[in-house]
Amino acid sequence: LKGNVILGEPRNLACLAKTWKDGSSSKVCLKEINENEGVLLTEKLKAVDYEYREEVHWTKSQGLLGTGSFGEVYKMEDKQTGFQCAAKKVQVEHFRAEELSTCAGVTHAKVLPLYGAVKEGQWVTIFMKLMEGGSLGQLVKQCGYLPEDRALDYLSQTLEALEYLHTHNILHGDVKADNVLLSGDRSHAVLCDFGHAAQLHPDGIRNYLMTGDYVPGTETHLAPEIIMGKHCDFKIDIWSSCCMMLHLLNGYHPWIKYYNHPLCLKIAKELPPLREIPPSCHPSTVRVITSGLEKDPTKRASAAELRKKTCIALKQVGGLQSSWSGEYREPRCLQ
Ligand SMILES: N#Cc1cccc(-c2csc(Nc3cc(F)ccc3O)n2)c1
Repeated sequence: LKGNVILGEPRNLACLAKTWKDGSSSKVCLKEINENEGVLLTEKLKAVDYEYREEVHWTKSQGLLGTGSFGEVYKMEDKQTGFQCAAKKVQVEHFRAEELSTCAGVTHAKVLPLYGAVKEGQWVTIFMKLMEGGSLGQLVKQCGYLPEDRALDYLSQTLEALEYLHTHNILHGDVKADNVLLSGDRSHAVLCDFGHAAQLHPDGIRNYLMTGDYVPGTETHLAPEIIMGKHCDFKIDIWSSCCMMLHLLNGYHPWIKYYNHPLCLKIAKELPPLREIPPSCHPSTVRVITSGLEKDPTKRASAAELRKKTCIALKQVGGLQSSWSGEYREPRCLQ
């Protein structure tokens, strides 16, 4: 069975990925079961005779790194080059071409580099840079909650990524600590997982969200306008980034300490969860979260505006001071 895995360009991957979604809806014939096609974007991952198969040309090493949207993430090694990176395996029926078409051509210090993607039968494997520090979500679980300066620094780096993506008309759609990955020394953060992403056109996202192709992000981080079915745009990522900020500062997601499921009714009806901002926070940190949790998206800060406010707040709290002894802090109790 001949494969069709090539070393190529991001645009090759973007257009091939679009055929993976609809192609799969047809019945699974013999050809499909063993089909192997894809585009690798780096020489460090080497296809052999146009094939790149698990256990044959690459293998999962060690255990699970984490779980992304629609799939588990493993550390993998290319058998020929010995190069190691991260790989997310997604069943083709859960695969969204936007995961690749939105970020394939993106190169930015705060956005995780994509190394390629390959379809093998009913599985799509997406390869990306290995981040030794794991996810910010794992760090919060480990530490309980983060000191204010660290939380502000990670928010600022996330907003840098959003500023770039929004400028390129890309909406991430699931900004949360689990989708922010850290370098080995935890000083650098990058945004990953474009499984909920969308390429926005000037007429806004309304039709996109309403076409049913949209898969909502994490419920506790959903902006009110999504729930109300109102016009949506990049501002939904800003709301989510400040929900993430509350998660970093408290050690738990917003809303869940005060309400039962279904949360979305409360998020649409209630005031923004500003009471969940820890009382110990500096006034300028309060200003950052308040301007990101504006219910009216037209009044809500943009990524660029919020990043400026975040940098000011970080200076006001004295910059990055807290060390990485990583001592555990019990998640904050209710005020
Ligand atoms: N390296 C790494 C690492 C460690 C822990 C979690 C994650 C993680 C969380 S979401 C996530 N998404 C993702 C990972 C891929 F390898 C490829 C595409 C992806 O969308 N990865 C990555």
